[in-house]
Amino acid sequence: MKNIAILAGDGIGPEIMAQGLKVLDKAQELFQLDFAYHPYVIGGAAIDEKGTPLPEETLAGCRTSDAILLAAIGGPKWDDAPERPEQGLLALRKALALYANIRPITVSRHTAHLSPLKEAIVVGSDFVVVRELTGGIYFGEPRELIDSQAVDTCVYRAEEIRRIMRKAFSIARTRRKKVTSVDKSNVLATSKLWRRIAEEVALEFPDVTLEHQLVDSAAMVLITKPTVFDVIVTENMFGDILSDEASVIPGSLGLLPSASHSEDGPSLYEPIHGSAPDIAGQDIANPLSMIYSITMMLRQSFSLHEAADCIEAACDSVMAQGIITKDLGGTAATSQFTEAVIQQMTLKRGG
Ligand SMILES: NC(=O)C1=CN([C@@H]2O[C@H](COP(=O)(O)OP(=O)(O)OC[C@H]3O[C@@H](n4cnc5c(N)ncnc54)[C@H](O)[C@@H]3O)[C@@H](O)[C@H]2O)C=CC1
Ligand SMILES: CC(C)CC(=O)C(=O)O
Ligand SMILES: [Mg+2]
Repeated sequence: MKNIAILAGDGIGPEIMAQGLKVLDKAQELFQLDFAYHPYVIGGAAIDEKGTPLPEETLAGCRTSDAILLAAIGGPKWDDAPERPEQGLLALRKALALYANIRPITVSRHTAHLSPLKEAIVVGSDFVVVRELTGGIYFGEPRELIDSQAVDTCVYRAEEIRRIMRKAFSIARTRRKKVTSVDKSNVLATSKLWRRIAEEVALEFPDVTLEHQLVDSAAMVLITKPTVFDVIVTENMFGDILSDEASVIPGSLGLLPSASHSEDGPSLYEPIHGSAPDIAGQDIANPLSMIYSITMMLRQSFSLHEAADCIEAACDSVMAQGIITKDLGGTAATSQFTEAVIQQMTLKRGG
């Protein structure tokens, strides 16, 4: 039996987690899997229940799990709380050394029309953002706001850059063998180091092409010529921003999953988006970001490719039938969409 820590979080988090687990339940039945779910509080829900966004039991449960599923945290309710929900997520990533955040973005011929960008621009887009997740300005000290002055600190050590570069190059090796390293080396010292280490690591991967791009122009190319990218590797904050921007390519933040890996511990799988308080409680969120996070877990933590293929094929079929959620211009409720996916899974498995 494999143990999965379940962190539903806040806002639409519990809604999409519930739908994702229905799909995983179906996969368990169809493929005779043996996953046990262990729910824990995190973020705002944990502040309400335990007074802290990352309670000890949550961290301990995650440490001893085989994989972690997280939906989303945060919301306006905790805007003035002494500890913010976001700190719980950052602390979890740091505590588990989840330094490598993998955010795939793909657009097939069948779904290109859902993008707000021109179909000809997005069709065939297939790249991965490899985001450094435990360093940079989200973690540097000092970080303080005192009266009318504030400071944030961006720190990167060479070793932190080297390991994420190696991860990006290793992924590129399994794909089209091209790495685009995104930085701001015309201004930032951390980016100068970033570029130097990228060059050093490139020597270890002579079969992979490295190119550098400044983050401002990368932001433009991302939505004008997205098909030029294969693997984008970048630091924490640039990766955060660029990957949300990249959601415009397939058409919605609600489509994008991610995986976060450490060197040896359990991996964490979560949508790239937040808790979407503007649509929470209405059964209209797109559950695909969670469902695809689950298929990433099946593949990357458990090598259960057949089950993941079945789920993904079911999602494709449902969308091909025009069953889509509101964020993509459709009318399907979150729960209706999930039911349609589950039906398709049964059909595809011959049940
Ligand atoms: N990993 C996490 O848990 C993250 C948490 N946050 C937190 O989430 C809260 C809300 O942040 P926002 O800036 O509003 O970003 P957000 O990512 O929650 O939402 C941005 C927009 O995308 C839409 N959206 C997001 N997920 C969707 C889905 N599955 N289906 C349909 N539409 C979806 C939302 O309705 C909203 O219009 C904040 O407290 C923020 O700190 C933000 C980003 C990541
Ligand atoms: C707490 C934030 C850094 C979460 C976020 O925006 C993200 O990881 O994409
Ligand atoms: Mg983000």
